[in-house]
Amino acid sequence: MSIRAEQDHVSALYGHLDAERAHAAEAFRRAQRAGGSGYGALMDREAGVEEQARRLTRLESVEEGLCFGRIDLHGGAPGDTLYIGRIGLRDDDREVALVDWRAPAARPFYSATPSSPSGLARRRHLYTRRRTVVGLDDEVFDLEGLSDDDRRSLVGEAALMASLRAGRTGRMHDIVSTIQSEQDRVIRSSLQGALVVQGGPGTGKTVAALHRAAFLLYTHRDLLERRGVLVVGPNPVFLRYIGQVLPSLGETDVVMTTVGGLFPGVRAEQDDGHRAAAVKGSLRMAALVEGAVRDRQRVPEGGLEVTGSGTDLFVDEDTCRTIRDRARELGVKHNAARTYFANEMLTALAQDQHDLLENSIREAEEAAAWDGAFKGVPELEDPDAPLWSEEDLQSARETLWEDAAVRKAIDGLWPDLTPESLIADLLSDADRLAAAAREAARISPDDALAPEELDALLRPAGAPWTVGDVPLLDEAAELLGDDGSARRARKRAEARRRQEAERYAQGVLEATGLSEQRTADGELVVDADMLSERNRYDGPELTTAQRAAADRTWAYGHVIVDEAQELSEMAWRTVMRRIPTRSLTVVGDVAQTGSAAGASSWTSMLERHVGSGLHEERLLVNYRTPAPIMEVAAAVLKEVAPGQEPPESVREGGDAPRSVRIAPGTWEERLPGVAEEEVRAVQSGEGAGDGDPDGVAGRVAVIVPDARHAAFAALLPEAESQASPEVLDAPVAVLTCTQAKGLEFDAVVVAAPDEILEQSPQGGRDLYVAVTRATRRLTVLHEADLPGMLVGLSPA
Ligand SMILES: Nc1ncnc2c1ncn2[C@@H]1O[C@H](COP(=O)(O)OP(=O)(O)OP(=O)(O)O)[C@@H](O)[C@H]1O
Repeated sequence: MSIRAEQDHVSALYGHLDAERAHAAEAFRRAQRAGGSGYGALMDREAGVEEQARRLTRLESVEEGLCFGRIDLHGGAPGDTLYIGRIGLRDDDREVALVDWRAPAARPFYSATPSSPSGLARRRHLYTRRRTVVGLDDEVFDLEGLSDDDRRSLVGEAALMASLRAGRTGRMHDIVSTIQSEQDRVIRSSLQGALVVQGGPGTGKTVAALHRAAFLLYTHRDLLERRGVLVVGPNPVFLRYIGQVLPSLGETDVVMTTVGGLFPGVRAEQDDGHRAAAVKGSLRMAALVEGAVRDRQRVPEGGLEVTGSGTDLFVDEDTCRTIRDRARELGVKHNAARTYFANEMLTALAQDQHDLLENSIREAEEAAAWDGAFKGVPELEDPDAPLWSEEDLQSARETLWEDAAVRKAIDGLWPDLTPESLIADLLSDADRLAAAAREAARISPDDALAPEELDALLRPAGAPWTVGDVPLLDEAAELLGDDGSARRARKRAEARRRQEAERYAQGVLEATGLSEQRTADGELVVDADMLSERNRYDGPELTTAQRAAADRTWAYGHVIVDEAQELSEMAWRTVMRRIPTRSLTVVGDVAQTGSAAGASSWTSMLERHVGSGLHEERLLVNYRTPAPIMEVAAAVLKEVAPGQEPPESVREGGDAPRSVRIAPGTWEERLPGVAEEEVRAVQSGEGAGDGDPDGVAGRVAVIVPDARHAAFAALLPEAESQASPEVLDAPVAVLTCTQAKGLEFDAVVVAAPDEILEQSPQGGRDLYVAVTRATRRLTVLHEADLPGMLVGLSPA
């Protein structure tokens, strides 16, 4: 079939797309005009508008590359040819004209290989530019004529190679037209249970995980639109890097965040130093946070003395301890148990007030009786009758609660706490840390932290939140429970809205004179209630994603964690709270773990949360790094993670990775020179500018030791070096290994590899990350001797 015949078919598909868009636009307008009054009708209307807006967005997002494939099943009957595209479309007779790439019928397009053709006679890739077909590429599954080597060939090899050759744009693109069969297996895995995708650098873990999100949303739309999908990535730059993939697949309603963003109201971006990170990420911190909460549930030494209602009151230490212990034993969270504690303490104080009063009356009585006897006055009656009734006691308690000194004293013993105040106070106060550790050792002696570990946690008051703090805040929130502030804020906002709506309604009635008008049977035409109901609703309901992101206790329908090897034990506790059903996709590479608290094995990290329900898939082919660079990386891998197999590169050849030795103290001269050379090489080489006609023609990263980041960035003033999304758009970026993780560049210059290796116990893994970021060129610049593991480089 010629390009012209395919063009006719593709043009017809765009015709159906236009018709669908026209329908959706009409439905959108209809939804906007939907009638009915009252809150419920308005909610329905907004939900309808929202749904149609989403449908329109989905239809708009598929304009480019609407149809990219065709499969011909064996048999050759008319229904045996299917066109595969970004969405499903039907023709005017309601027959399937285009199959959504996620539908089961599309599967052979991705799974067929020459040795296992899945019933296909042929697979065709269609290349389009805007609405024009510009090329075709066929694979005919004629097994008879193939050698063994050919049988192992890739899915849609020509299309894949064309896509991999394109220069990098600083944004990840979708791969719907070239998904490989091992990736397809990952993408279409069942929604249930925890799936771990382990794969070396460039094996498409990230891109496959994102396509999986799109696949799951398509296949389980009802559930996932209600409960939402959460994608957790390593940092905001990375989220920006991958941010276009799901929208280009028509999916916009997904929450994307980092571990630092999992606690609503806090946005932590800084990492801790290695020592602090290792301690903070350890599971033993759960006991320390519990210890910190218990440390705030105090018994006053020698008892509580306080002046309340003008009287010096006292509750002895034993009574205070009994009340504290009972409050703890209630089995409710700290802030809820505080109500009980405060009540019991008030009762004890009121009792003391009562006893004091009784004593003084008794004394007065005795004095009076003595006086009476002396003067012959009759005795006062019933010395045993209680002085105060239950109501008197209650009213004394209430009066005491109004007393600022009493409140302060009770607050000091069992304060209302927010997670933020608990953790900030704990980490900035050596005494509090030591006290929390003592309490923790009481509840969980095996989890004790050593004094030097407590030292590593200590930091100045007012220090910004770090990523490692977020799991501690989450842990604290679990133990403290609601402090009521969120509920109070919601109520205040609701009351404000209602007041405004009533004021507005009254204003409208007065201005229009409608308040006077009545129907024939004497009813008001419109009353203030009716009007204010109509206006109380201020704007569309939040989407599922927005509601989920704002709610710490939201239970998602599915969670995807990328670069998951970096998550600490504590971070996993936080993630798991968001997914009680454990429907998870975890993607990462334990050979790239850079965090001191990260994973060295998936089982040891995840088993306690998912038990035996862990299913592991491996991705073995590297689509990023050409074979010569991967050979260098493989030697590094052998040193840093001897058990791990390096992935096999699909791309052969390319420029030989090189090392450039510089004379001592000549970084200032040589680094800018080498970076400049690389920019020239990538901007003139193969694939330059293919990826993004409007953007930079080639991108270079200079990856440097942590301690040299500022100094080397200063040597390259034109380069982008801040950990902000701009690094994705600059021709040259200066990054640490942690910042470069997950990203890719046309050319990479690794500076001072010996220092990267030495910078932490994970230095070797950092180096592995650094040398696997390039799609075309790798240069290692060194002043000291080259580390032995970089043997494969050609000296320049
Ligand atoms: N089937 C494919 N078709 C086209 N490109 C692909 C395919 N699979 C992966 N790629 C490309 O290969 C590159 C690497 O993919 P990705 O970043 O997802 O790998 P990764 O396994 O997450 O790597 P790392 O472990 O280094 O973070 C990306 O540019 C991606 O678009």
